[in-house]
This record gives sequence, C-alpha cells and structure tokens, in this order.
Amino acid sequence: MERRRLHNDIQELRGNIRVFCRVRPLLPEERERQRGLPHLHFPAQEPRSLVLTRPDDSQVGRERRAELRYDFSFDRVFPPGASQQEIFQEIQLLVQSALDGYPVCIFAYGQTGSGKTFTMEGPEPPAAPESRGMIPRAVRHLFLGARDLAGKGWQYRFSASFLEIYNEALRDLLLAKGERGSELEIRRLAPGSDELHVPNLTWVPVESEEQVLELLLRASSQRSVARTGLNERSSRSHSVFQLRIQGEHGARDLRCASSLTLVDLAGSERLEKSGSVGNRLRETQSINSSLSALGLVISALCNKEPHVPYRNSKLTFLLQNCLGGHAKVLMFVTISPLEENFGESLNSLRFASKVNECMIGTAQANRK
Ligand SMILES: Nc1ncnc2c1ncn2[C@@H]1O[C@H](COP(=O)(O)OP(=O)(O)OP(=O)(O)O)[C@@H](O)[C@H]1O
Repeated sequence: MERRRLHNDIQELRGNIRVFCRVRPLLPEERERQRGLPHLHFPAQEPRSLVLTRPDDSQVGRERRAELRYDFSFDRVFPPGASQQEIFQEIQLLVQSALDGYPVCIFAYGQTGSGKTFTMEGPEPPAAPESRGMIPRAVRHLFLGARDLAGKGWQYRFSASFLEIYNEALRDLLLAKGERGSELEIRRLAPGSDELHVPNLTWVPVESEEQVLELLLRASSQRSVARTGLNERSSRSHSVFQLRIQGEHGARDLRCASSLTLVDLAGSERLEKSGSVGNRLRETQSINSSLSALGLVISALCNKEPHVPYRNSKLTFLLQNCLGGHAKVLMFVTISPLEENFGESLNSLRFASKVNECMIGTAQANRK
C-alpha cells in the first residue's frame, strides 16, 4: 500500500507522462543480414540511456572517419534481451493505480515491424504464457488486485471494448463485419461535458484473463492488417483496447470509476520505403497524418498553447481525455534493431524525447 502511495506521489510530481523505450531483438531471418547491433549502445549501469552512432559520411579524406553520436534518455530503456515479464514489472504499479480510480493510458509508438503489437498483445497465438504482452498481463494484474481488495470490502466490475481507427473511421473489433451497424462516432457524454464516449460500441463484462484473451483473439481476426514491404503482418490501423473499472465499497459508501486504455498505434513508415501503392498508399497517408496530429497535440500541450488541436484526427479526439485530462500516460517507443532503419529509429526517438520532456498535467483519481 505504501509503495502504491509513493508511486502515485512520484508520478504526480513528475508530471503524468512517462516514456519507455524498447529495442526488439533481431529476428532469425534478419541475423543473416546483420551481425550484432553496431549502431546501438546500451551504456552499462545506465538503464535509462540509449546511444545511436554512425560514421560521419561528410568527413572524407585520409583521416579516420569521425562518428556521429546521438544520445537519448528515457524513464527506462529495454535492450533486446528484455522479457515481457521484466517490462510488465516496470508498469505494474501504474496499472494498479487504475484500481485507485486513476485513468491510465499506455500507448505504443514506433516504426512498422518494430514490436508494438508484440509488446502490447504478445506474439500471434498460440503462444507460451511467458510471451504474453502488456494487455493480458495488465488485466490479470487488475483482476488479482480486485480479488485482494474484495477482502477489504471493495467490489469491482470490469468491462472491455476494442476498436480500431482505420482510414479515419472507427470500427468495433468485437463485432464481425456483418454485425456492425452504422459507423461509430465520438460524442460528448453530456452537453457541455468534457468526457467523451463512443455510442453503440460493444462493452463486454469480463472477469478473467481467459475471457480477455478470447476478446483479443476475436479482435485480432477483425483487425485491418496487411503484408507491407516492411512487415509480414502489418497493422494498418490504430487499435484501442479499453477496460472500464467500477469499484464500490458499500459499507463506507465509497465509489471509484476509471479506465485502462491500451493503444497499439499503426506503424509510422516512410512512403517510399514501404513501397505502398493504391489502398496501401491511402492507408499509409492516413496513418502518417494521424501520427503527426498526435505530435502536434503533444507539442501544443507541452507549450501550454491555448488551443490544442484534438479534433484534427479521430485518434487524438478519442485520446483527448487521456492526453489532456487527468490520466497517467505511458508511451512505449519501439525500435527496430536493423541498421538500415537508422533514420526511422532516430525519428521515433526524437518524437519520444519530445513526449518525455512534456509536463502535461496532474493525474487525478476519480474517487468519491
Ligand atoms: N521483443 C520481441 N521478441 C521477439 N520477437 C519480437 C519482439 N518484438 C517483435 N517481435 C517480432 O517482430 C515482428 C514484428 O513485430 P510487430 O508485429 O509487433 O511489429 P509492429 O510494430 O506492431 O508492426 P506494425 O506497425 O507493422 O503492425 C513480429 O514477427 C514479432 O513477433
């Protein structure tokens, strides 16, 4: 309990957005193309640092070529050997605070094929329990936490939704294509309210990790994926998993309500590199414009600008309550270990550094 209070105090002091960087390992087929990770350095005893280096091509002549060096620092940097369990360990207190009434939002940002879906959901099923991603681990942790709190008089109810934003349209991933009605919209909860919701979105009551795994499976069969030049099974949409949490302590007449939002963003990729044409090109353009809208929202928040352009994309509009509100936010920036992706990695790390410098506001628990 004391650790939890300390965590909440520290997070409130620090501002409510944190950034973790994860570099995925080389895949078996990539090991034939590249030996080791010569351009990536993880300074010993420095779990927060990542250094990228490359030869300076502008230096020609007989002298030894100088090296360009780019230093980054985040709340944590996970090298390729880090397991899902190790990573979850670092976010479990954050997840736990959703039971105390804090809204929590975790999102994964990075180039196509850099490991966002692996981090959030885990590898494609059937997969060993050790490789499960942050979503199943987070819900399991919350269910166990709720069971503990039941001994202290708290009763919790959970329900889950899963949607994707594809080409600026919202789709319910818990419904098959034929079952979906008209297009989903984002609306205010009540006139004048800052709270947003998505009417007609499916919410399924959940009580166990297995139920949530089933929902993930159902959603993944509905998700828009395609084979691109850069990833065998690339997510072409942003997916948003949400768990609504309602707690009640009858004897003390206390209530809390919060949500855990886990977002797997579509991969950022350069058009020329992805080789996109036709539908793929339209998707890539839509992904890139919503990711740059996210960048603009974050920089407006950082600069405390009076107008924050949430409405420029469905993604930022949907995440408005998380980003500008009282939620605790964690961003995973995922990095490919391939040298050929140096430019993309640098872009992602620069974006993440900007986010890391942000003091967006103070997280607040919704507890009465
Ligand atoms: N930490 C890891 N350990 C082992 N394999 C990984 C890891 N991270 C990613 N992979 C593998 O790398 C490949 C690409 O990962 P993933 O699909 O998660 O990328 P992504 O960033 O979600 O891509 P996209 O944006 O195109 O959907 C997959 O085959 C995945 O299983």
